[in-house]
Amino acid sequence: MTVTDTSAAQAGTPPPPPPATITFEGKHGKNPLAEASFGALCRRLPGVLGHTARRAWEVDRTGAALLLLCQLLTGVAAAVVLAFTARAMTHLLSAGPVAERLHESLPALIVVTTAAGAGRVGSALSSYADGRITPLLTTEADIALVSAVCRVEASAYGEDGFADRQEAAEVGVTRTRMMVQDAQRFLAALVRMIAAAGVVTALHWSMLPLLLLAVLPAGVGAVLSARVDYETHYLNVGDRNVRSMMRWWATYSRYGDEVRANGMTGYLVHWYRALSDRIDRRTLTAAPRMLRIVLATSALGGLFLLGTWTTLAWLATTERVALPVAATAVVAVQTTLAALSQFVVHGAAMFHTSLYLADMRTFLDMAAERAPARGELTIPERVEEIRLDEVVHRYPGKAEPAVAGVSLTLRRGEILAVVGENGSGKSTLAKLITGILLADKGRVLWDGVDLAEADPDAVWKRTALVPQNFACWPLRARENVTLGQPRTYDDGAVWEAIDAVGMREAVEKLPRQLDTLLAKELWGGAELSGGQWQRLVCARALYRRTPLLILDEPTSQMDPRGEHQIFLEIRRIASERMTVVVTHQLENTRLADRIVVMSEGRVIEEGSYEELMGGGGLFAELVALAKDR
Ligand SMILES: Nc1ncnc2c1ncn2[C@@H]1O[C@H](COP(=O)(O)OP(=O)(O)OP(=O)(O)O)[C@@H](O)[C@H]1O
Repeated sequence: MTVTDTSAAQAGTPPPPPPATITFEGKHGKNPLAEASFGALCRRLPGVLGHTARRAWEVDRTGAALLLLCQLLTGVAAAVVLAFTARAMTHLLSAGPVAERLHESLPALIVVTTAAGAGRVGSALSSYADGRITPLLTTEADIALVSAVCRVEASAYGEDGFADRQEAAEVGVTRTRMMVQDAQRFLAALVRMIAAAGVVTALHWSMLPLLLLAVLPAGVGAVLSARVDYETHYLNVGDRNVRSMMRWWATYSRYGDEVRANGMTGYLVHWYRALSDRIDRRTLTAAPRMLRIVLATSALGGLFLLGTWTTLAWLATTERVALPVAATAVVAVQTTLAALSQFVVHGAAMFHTSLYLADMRTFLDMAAERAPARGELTIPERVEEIRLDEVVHRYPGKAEPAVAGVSLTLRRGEILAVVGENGSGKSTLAKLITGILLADKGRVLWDGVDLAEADPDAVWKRTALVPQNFACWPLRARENVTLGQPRTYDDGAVWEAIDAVGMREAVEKLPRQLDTLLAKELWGGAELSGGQWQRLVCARALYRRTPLLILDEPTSQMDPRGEHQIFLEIRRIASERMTVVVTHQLENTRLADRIVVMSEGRVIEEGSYEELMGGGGLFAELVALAKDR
């Protein structure tokens, strides 16, 4: 991947830089359609139809059966309408008095009316079935995507192209809404077309090939346009992904102060417009191409249609077909033409939708490949020891490992503090200890069980983590504490955790106490301060009562009282578990049994507070710097 920032370097104040251009060079940088032939693309349709039918059957059997039945009903109705129109025409255009001819054609006209009515009922019912199935299918697709992303190995987020493929899959989810409708219309047109084609062929054998020729260009045009549209979409995926991220950051109320007080609004809007313009420019270049396709294919289709009508006129004038048959042929040709046009238009629409759905399936497969496949080994309820053995981890695309060969042992009852300068690998080490990341080299053993072979759920069931960057979940206060842990029937344990972080008073003051929605953007919601949120995140970790407690900068936003309380609590409960505290507040490391000092991914010092202070190394230097303000 290359990122180019084309900021102008000129005298005076340079203009605001445009958004960086991101170009993928990996396998996701190539549009999969670019290499597929037209025939290969059309051959996708039966597969798409089958897939849609299976998915519809899975979510709503009655709806799916109804849909299928209605397609047959409308098809048969169309055939009956046509066949009996032909019959009525024969009577109407025959010789004899008008009243007699009308009388003779009446039964056929009644059948036509009844069949047309049945056809209407069929299409109303199929719209109803579509209305039943589509929301369920869309929800299923959406949930499949959300759960697939939640389950991938954390390392997948760092892979080039993963986020963009996810963005493409999101479009696939949206397009699922069209899937049943497209398939249903395509199928209905197919049935109608077969019925009409049968009738028109019965009138004269040459009619069908001529009609086919007349509508084929429209079909080719629709598929080619779909291809151009998808190509543009593919080119825009990366930019759209960045734009939606920026949109969220720029408009999320939590970051509103930063945006306003730092005068960022102007630039953000400029940036947003610049990126939107870039996306629009790409989209607009597709318009003339689309126009050329439509004009060329329409002209060709018109020519072939002219040929059809000329042939029909020739057949009638040379008396190769009788006049009533020729008149019926006019109706039949119109009906077949409409059915054929619908067939190609909906076929192309289905093909179009299938391109986006394929992206969704590709992403789901990609996510499934990245789901943890570590092993089945379980972890004992009571973990006595965690051992790291020459552990190395390098993030994708990075030249240097973030953790470069760390060995240490953590025992039950012990508090380990991890300190070091920014970027020295502390958070990465925490992720390796919990198995969020797996070691590239070396091993992390929980009571002898290698995390690379253990069931990750078993590991995370025994882990409580206060991450450096935590989410402020828009849930009730209670769920914000119990999230990820089964809750008890009463709120005793929740209050206990809230007390442990000194939040009782704040929670009691909330409009609905534990039932208060913690999102001021939502109606009836309330907001906590930064430090209060952090206390709540600590309460969540304490509520879990797990054998491993990891706190990564747990008190960075807290007042001294809150910080003091949290560390007292950590000390109080330490004998029951292993505790790891990553911190820059070096005075807090006094409570640790052992401190490890990291630098460039390695442990460079290890010992108690007093030992390290006496050692004159990096730790002592950092403590001195902290005091020298
Ligand atoms: N998700 C990631 N993808 C790629 N590189 C990463 C990722 N997370 C961290 N790094 C890199 O790994 C190195 C160690 O980062 P880490 O977050 O472990 O440091 P840290 O000691 O916790 O820093 P801080 O004190 O700033 O929190 C840094 O060079 C960082 O740029």
